[in-house]
Amino acid sequence: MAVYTHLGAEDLARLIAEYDVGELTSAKGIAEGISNSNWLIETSRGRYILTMYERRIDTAQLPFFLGLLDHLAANGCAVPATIHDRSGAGFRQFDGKAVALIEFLPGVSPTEPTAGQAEAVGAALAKVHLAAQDFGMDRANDLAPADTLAVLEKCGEDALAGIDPALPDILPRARALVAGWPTDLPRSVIHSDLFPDNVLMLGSKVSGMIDFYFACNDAMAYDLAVTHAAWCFPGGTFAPELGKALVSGYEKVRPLGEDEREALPLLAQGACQRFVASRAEDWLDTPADAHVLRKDPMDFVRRWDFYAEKGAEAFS
Ligand SMILES: Nc1ncnc2c1ncn2[C@@H]1O[C@H](COP(=O)(O)OP(=O)(O)O)[C@@H](O)[C@H]1O
Ligand SMILES: N[C@@H](CCOP(=O)(O)O)C(=O)O
Repeated sequence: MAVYTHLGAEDLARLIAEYDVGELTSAKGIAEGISNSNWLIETSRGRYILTMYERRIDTAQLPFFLGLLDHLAANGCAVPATIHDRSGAGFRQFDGKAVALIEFLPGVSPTEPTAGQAEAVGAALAKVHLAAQDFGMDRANDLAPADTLAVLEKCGEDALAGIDPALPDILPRARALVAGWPTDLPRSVIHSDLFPDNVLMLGSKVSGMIDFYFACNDAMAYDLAVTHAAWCFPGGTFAPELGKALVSGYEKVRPLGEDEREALPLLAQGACQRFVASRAEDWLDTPADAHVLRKDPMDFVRRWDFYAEKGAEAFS
């Protein structure tokens, strides 16, 4: 479920009237998503997504996230632009919470991606990296390996073992990864969470990339590694054709440097560490009977094992 706050018809009409988007004709809560409440809004002029920021997101960072959407949309990337209110603001406060209205983009998120779709996602990601290079704002990555190691250490060995007896074994690997993490790869603003459920597609065309709320300045090749780990294991098994297509699509728009290509196996292990850590933390924070999906950290322990074992072969 992802409508944490009830907004009545009058509340919604009052809120939408703050924007120059026509009359509200319908509003439906969107079930997908975890972090925020989202509504599909229809007005006499078109469709929009209304987001109320519920948790995880520091509103001080909204100008970065929403400004990034505007910058990327203006530079031809398939991302929704922010709809500004009548005073020009990208977000407003409503009932004590921040809300934003963004453009609705058509498309569906693939559940069993094809190689054609993986190639298109690679190309769309590279386009974001190039377009973001002259975005004027910065945000540090607060889920880099040193941060996610701290998250895992805070969970503690006993609690990790309670999720899965093998989970504490990753702690020494995480420490080694932090010690050897590359810091000199080419950077831009990266999405850093481009899972299939954050991509809208029409056939093999990327019609929208959404959920930029982990976007930050970091290595572009790390973002490609995150996307590789997120897209190329349908049913949990590595699909080499998806991996090849993803990297080839990326390189059609932005060829990787030799240093980036060599770093990919390590970067992919860092990506796995990031999702193991956030999933373990969420798992421990979420009661088993809560109506919120708990994602299994072990899915990314297994991918981590795969990248550690295969090395460069995972990207050949
Ligand atoms: N701009 C958009 N256009 C169309 N659908 C969207 C858009 N933004 C979000 N959605 C829909 O809302 C759902 C939840 O959005 P998301 O940003 O992933 O939420 P959360 O941050 O809570 O995970 C998505 O799965 C998608 O169906
Ligand atoms: N995609 C990540 C977690 C972030 O969740 P999101 O719903 O905000 O994309 C994962 O799968 O662990």
